[in-house]
Amino acid sequence: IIKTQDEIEKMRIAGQLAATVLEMIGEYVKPGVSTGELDRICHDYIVNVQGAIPAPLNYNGFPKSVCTSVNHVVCHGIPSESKILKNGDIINIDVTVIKDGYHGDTSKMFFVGDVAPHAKRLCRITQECMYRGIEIVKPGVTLGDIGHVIQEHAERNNYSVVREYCGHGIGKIFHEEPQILHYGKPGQGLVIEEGMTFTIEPMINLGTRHTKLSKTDGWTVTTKDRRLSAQWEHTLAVTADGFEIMTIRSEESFG
Ligand SMILES: CCc1ccsc1-c1ccc(O)c(O)c1
Ligand SMILES: [Mn+2]
Ligand SMILES: [Mn+2]
Ligand SMILES: [Mn+2]
Repeated sequence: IIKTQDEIEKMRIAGQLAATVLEMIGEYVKPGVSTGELDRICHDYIVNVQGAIPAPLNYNGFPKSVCTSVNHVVCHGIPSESKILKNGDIINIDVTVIKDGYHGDTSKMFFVGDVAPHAKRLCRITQECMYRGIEIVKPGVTLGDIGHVIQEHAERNNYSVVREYCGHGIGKIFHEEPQILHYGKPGQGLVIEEGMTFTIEPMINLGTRHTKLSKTDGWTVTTKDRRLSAQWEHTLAVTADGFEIMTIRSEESFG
């Protein structure tokens, strides 16, 4: 749905808080740290320093404040004291904060120690998929155009696009219309308009696109073939002549 300029200003603030959490946590992502420890550091920073609320905590019963998805975990990994990062791991940390009633939702891949070239390449191409989807955003573009450019880049690089999870409208509500699919055909689907705010968060697999939902914890999504998966996410607003990324980090040079 369409946001007013005042609402977009509030999303800018929430988005920048979420981006800052990802900038803060990087130095702690090292071999030997547990994902439970990373969650605690993020939670305490969000609550005590930012005076914000971690949106995942208790969202549909999710037990922690961020999602930590390691290696072949596609998304929704639950932080755990018993999950210790090791040299060579890749991990997505997904942060959503609520500030003044509005959500900012963003994630990135971190390398744990020395990561193999094929894993680094998956992470790079996945980030490029997200950027290529973002770069075409402007009023008049369709959701199918966005999905197509993401799918095209992933599949040209012999990777596959996860279908079961998608980007989403975001604002006062964590997930609202429209669904942003990370695959599709040019010209198809909803036409995007100025004032829409949504995430683009492609999950790209090294092997096949198929995923499994954990029967034990009911959250953790893994690749069926247990090969690597990567994800990057930004929250953005559609402007009169293009887009504005709400969750941009200072490490990113854009446009
Ligand atoms: C942990 C939050 C959660 C629970 C069910 S879906 C979900 C989630 C996680 C990361 C996201 O970027 C998102 O949009 C939703
Ligand atoms: Mn997210
Ligand atoms: Mn999201
Ligand atoms: Mn992964």
